[in-house]
Amino acid sequence: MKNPSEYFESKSNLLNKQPKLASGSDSRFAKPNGIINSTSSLSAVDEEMLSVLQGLYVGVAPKERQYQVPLEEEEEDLLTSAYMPKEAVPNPWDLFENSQTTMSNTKTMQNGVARAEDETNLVSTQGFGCNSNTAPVTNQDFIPNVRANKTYPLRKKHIPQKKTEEQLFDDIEEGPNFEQICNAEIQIIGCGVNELIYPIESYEECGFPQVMLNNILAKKYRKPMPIQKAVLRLFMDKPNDIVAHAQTGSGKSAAYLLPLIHQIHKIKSQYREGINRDSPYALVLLPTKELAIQIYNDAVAFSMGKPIFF
Ligand SMILES: Nc1ncnc2c1ncn2[C@@H]1O[C@H](COP(=O)(O)OP(=O)(O)OP(=O)(O)O)[C@@H](O)[C@H]1O
Repeated sequence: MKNPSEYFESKSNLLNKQPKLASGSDSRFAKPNGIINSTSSLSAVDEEMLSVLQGLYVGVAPKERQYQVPLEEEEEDLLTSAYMPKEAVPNPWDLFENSQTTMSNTKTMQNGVARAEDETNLVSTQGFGCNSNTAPVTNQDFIPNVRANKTYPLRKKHIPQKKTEEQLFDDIEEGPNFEQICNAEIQIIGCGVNELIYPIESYEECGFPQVMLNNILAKKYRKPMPIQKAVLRLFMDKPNDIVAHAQTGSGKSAAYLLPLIHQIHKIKSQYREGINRDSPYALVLLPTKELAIQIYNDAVAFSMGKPIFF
């Protein structure tokens, strides 16, 4: 097996060697530039490389291979029912039949054609029920997922339903062991912290803007819990790398959300629109969707009234 980086390097060479694939009188060959249409046209490319490219570039799999290897019935059911209603699953080949390519940076729909964004997204396609000529789209939304010679429908994106302000601050009560947990011992080690760093005792000490303090109050957080006392204190001087652990339900979420929101708030206040408009400022990884929704709601609540968008 070759090093995958070799395939990356040879990608441009490979595509340069295939100019005929994008032209020709046969409409089947009027495919996007840079999209490899069939295995037989790829005599210079070994199967192994093709299989890697299939993973990397949408549209590499030839028609026959996409459709002569049907999904297991069970698998198909699972995929379609889990991610998309069956009737909504488009025929990817139909999309390619009508597809065009552009190397420009445009992201808009033009005459029903979603244009590719950059070199890594070479395909532009028609279809998927898109009839707006003006709606901005990303190419990813329109590309069928080709993997291991099988065509999968795109996974449906989960967009959490927005709660109202009332719902976000509703039903929050201190747990029965709140006072007990509040008196738990805190241990801070590492990063040259031999001298004891005094943990904070109130949110006001953290230098949060008033609007953020109001949100904390609205969440009925009277005083920081131990993990928050330690982590918020460590964040006050500089953004430290921190590993923190505490039992479940001990307030870890606010311990990392509050400093994150504070930092983003500072950046956005300074640079107005922000510095990386199309990219996230922070990434929170969580083990379950339910927890992600909960943290999302907490983040929205803590940042209410500030120029931070989730
Ligand atoms: N300072 C505080 N005062 C009162 N309630 C708080 C405080 N901090 C957190 N809580 C509440 O305590 C509960 C548990 O907090 P949280 O979910 O942040 O804990 P966690 O340690 O992240 O839990 P898990 O490990 O399950 O993710 C939540 O309902 C939260 O709103």
